[in-house]
Amino acid sequence: MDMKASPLSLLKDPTLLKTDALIDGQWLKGPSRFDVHDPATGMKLADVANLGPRDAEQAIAAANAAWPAWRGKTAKERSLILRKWYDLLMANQEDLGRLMTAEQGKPFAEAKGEVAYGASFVEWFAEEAKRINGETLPQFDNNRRLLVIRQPIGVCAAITPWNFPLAMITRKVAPALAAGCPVVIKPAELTPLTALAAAELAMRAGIPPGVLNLLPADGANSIAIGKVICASDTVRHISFTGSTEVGRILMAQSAPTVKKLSLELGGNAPFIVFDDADIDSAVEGAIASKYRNAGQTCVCANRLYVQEGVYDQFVQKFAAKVRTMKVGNGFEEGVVQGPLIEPAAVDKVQKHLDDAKAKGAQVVTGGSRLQGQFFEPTVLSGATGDMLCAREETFGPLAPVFKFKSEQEAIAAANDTEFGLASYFYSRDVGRIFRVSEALEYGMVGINVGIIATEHVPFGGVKQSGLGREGSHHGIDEYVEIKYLCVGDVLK
Ligand SMILES: NC(=O)C1=CN([C@@H]2O[C@H](COP(=O)(O)OP(=O)(O)OC[C@H]3O[C@@H](n4cnc5c(N)ncnc54)[C@H](OP(=O)(O)O)[C@@H]3O)[C@@H](O)[C@H]2O)C=CC1
Ligand SMILES: O=C(O)CCCC(=O)O
Repeated sequence: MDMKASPLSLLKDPTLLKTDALIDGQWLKGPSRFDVHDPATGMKLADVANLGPRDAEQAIAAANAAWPAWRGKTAKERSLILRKWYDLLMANQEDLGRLMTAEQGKPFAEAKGEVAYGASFVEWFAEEAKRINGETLPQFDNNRRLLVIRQPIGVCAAITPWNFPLAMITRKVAPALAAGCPVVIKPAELTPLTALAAAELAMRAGIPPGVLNLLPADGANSIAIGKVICASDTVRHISFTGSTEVGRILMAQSAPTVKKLSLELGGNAPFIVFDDADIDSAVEGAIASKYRNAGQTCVCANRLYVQEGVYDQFVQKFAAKVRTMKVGNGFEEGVVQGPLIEPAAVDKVQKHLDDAKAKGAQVVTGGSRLQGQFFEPTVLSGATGDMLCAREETFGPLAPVFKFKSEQEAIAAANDTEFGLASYFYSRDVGRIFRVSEALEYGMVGINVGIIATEHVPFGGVKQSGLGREGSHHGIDEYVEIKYLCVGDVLK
């Protein structure tokens, strides 16, 4: 591919390059525009509608107006429309992947993988739409019948990050639509193009006007739109994926309207390798977990704890593999790590690296900022608990390796954080596998694996990593209200 031409010139279906906002089935230019850039080259890709608080109010009203007809459809009717959306997402996997690599930077193969992953939530919840079952309960006297029904919560908002431009949208929107709720989506400023193309495919699939609205916005307008969404009595639920800091703001802003919130926030994932682990398998898992999306996922291993008996062997084998990783433009053949999303992200990796070096860590491989927004995949040995990388999510390709002696010490270090999203450990001792799994204060534990997410598992965290679960049959619970019916027998 010619790296000087826009990567979007190769779209098979150029009409998937949507740059306007979607409200009530209409594509709108918006009061102003903002630019979207390719993080690999800095090239401007498009200018996109920049919506503000008034547009948010309009979108919420449109969603509310569309709600009765959408919830009035049978589960099967909603399911069939979602299934068609899934088919269209998959039929356009390559174009969606191209848009994603262009605006987000992840390697093209990884981006196409995210399209399949994102689409799988639509497929899954198309099926789950038909299983929003109620209950009958034992009566407490013979003149009453007791029932429980589950009804759509109402207008939902989805506020999503740049690191998974499609999957974080479908993981929220598909269960909402399946349950019978309309949605207002506010995608990340840095990655609106994949979201807009997915919305176009939703329209082609037959999702009615007003049921799915999408409001691209720049940073300042995102804050203003967030305020409107939180203050609205019409919006009954917000699902947010992003930083813990913004999650706290949304929670505080939603207190006056007592809104239901699903929050998928920051992580600080420990990755523990015990002496009895299969080291080659642990190395594979660490590479997959640490360097996926250039380290920019909330479930990426952030702290690697390796027991003293295998520490040197692990560090040497891990660093040897990391040295072979090709960094570059995600469209280049063989590249497995693209650029970081923005200069501030590169600065954060550098800050964590400098801090660790100043406190005694050694660079085993990598350690350099490359041109533009690229950073070498880096491994540090001799990491200690007083370093920034032990406390904060680096969100980049830096792997600090800590040494530990005992199981208790590893568990205590792993749990010594306000976060509790994903955790990982490697061991072949069955007793230890159960003990450590139960002791880790995390919503998810990967045991002898480095990748854990798929559409039919409950994804989510404990402590300050968030509230609620996405995916799986639990995912739909966020979008329904439980109603108890107590039916008296008037005839006696
Ligand atoms: N848990 C996770 O998966 C993620 C964690 N992060 C962490 O957060 C750090 C910062 O990343 P960043 O992208 O800035 O994450 P943010 O939490 O700032 O952004 C996530 C989403 O929230 C929007 N947003 C930001 N502020 C508000 C607000 N006050 N009201 C409503 N919406 C708002 C953003 O819009 P806009 O894009 O327009 O600012 C974006 O759509 C990362 O370095 C990483 O550590 C980031 C992304 C995902
Ligand atoms: O990083 C995130 O925002 C969560 C998505 C990661 C995944 O689904 O594996």
